[in-house]
Amino acid sequence: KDRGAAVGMRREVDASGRAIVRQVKKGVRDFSFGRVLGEGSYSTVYLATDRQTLKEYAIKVLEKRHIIKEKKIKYVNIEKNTLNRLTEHPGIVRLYYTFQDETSLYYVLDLCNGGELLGVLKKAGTFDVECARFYGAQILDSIDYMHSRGVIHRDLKPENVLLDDQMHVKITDFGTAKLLRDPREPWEPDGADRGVPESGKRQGQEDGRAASFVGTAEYVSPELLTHKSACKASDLWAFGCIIYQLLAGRPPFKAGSEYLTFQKIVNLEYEFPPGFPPSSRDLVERCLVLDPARRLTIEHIKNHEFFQGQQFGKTLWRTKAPRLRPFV
Ligand SMILES: C[C@@H](Nc1nc2c(c3cc(-c4cn[nH]c4)ccc13)C(=O)N=C/C2=C\CC1CC1)C(C)(C)C
Repeated sequence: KDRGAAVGMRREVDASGRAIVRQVKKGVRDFSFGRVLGEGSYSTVYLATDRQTLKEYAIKVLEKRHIIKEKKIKYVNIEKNTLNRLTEHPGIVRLYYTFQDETSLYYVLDLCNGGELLGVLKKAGTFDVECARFYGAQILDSIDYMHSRGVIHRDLKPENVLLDDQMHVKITDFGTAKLLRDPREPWEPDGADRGVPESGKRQGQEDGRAASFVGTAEYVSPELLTHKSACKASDLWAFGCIIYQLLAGRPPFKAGSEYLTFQKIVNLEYEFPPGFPPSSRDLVERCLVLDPARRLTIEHIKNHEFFQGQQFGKTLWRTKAPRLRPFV
């Protein structure tokens, strides 16, 4: 049964006049669509309101013809399987319903009114250490949950970190995630299950995709560029890039072309702007390590001086988001 499917309860009267409640699936008609919130390469995300409950959602619409033409069916299935696996964490955008009509697929998701973290960062210029610590902690807590559910995001970047109306983090865009074999789920022979060795050692290209997929240039890990395979530590490389960018206002590796950016990454060519806070610098340096096996693990990062006194887990998600320092 498609756990992403929705069932709505509709009260009706049957032939003999008896009141019955019928389970029905939500459909396009159950929502009134608003403005476009974001455009992906294969999708458009709309603001939408449930006509019955008046609750607001984001609805991601994918055009079937375009997906088939571009051979992206696998990505669509991976995103849906991933969203169905990541169901109970405040830092992950939640999938409520899925349905389709003759032309499109529809995902009904959490609405993130704060938009993208990138936009907020650009407006602020840079974050102070307190803000970087709060958003860093929420992103790290979300990565921890993803990894515990056998999901490697593989394309973490400030554009994919959204904010809800409390200015809390909501990680999104799982079309390029890698699903590790989940011992609790039955093996899916259709290839959706991609057993990836924990150690991140060379992955067979049984699905072909792994060989071709590369995330966004500035945040791609060196192992993905050199060995064509990502592991959990690849998300922590991206985490290091994000912490650097929150404090410096720009990513550590950025050059005139993708190729030159990749060269900087594999040669670990980056420097800190003057005034970059020392303990933050130490954390970034221990995440931006070429060998994934020597990179800080999530536990080490949580215990790093940068996060001293920072709560993780439930308390973190009840904390009020710090005011963003306007750019001075
Ligand atoms: C990253 C994504 N952009 C966005 N994806 C989502 C948004 C979203 C909201 C705003 C926004 C809200 N207010 N102002 C701006 C701007 C961009 C958004 C949302 O609210 N809920 C779920 C989303 C995505 C869920 C998807 C993983 C299944 C791209 C660019 C790919 C369309």
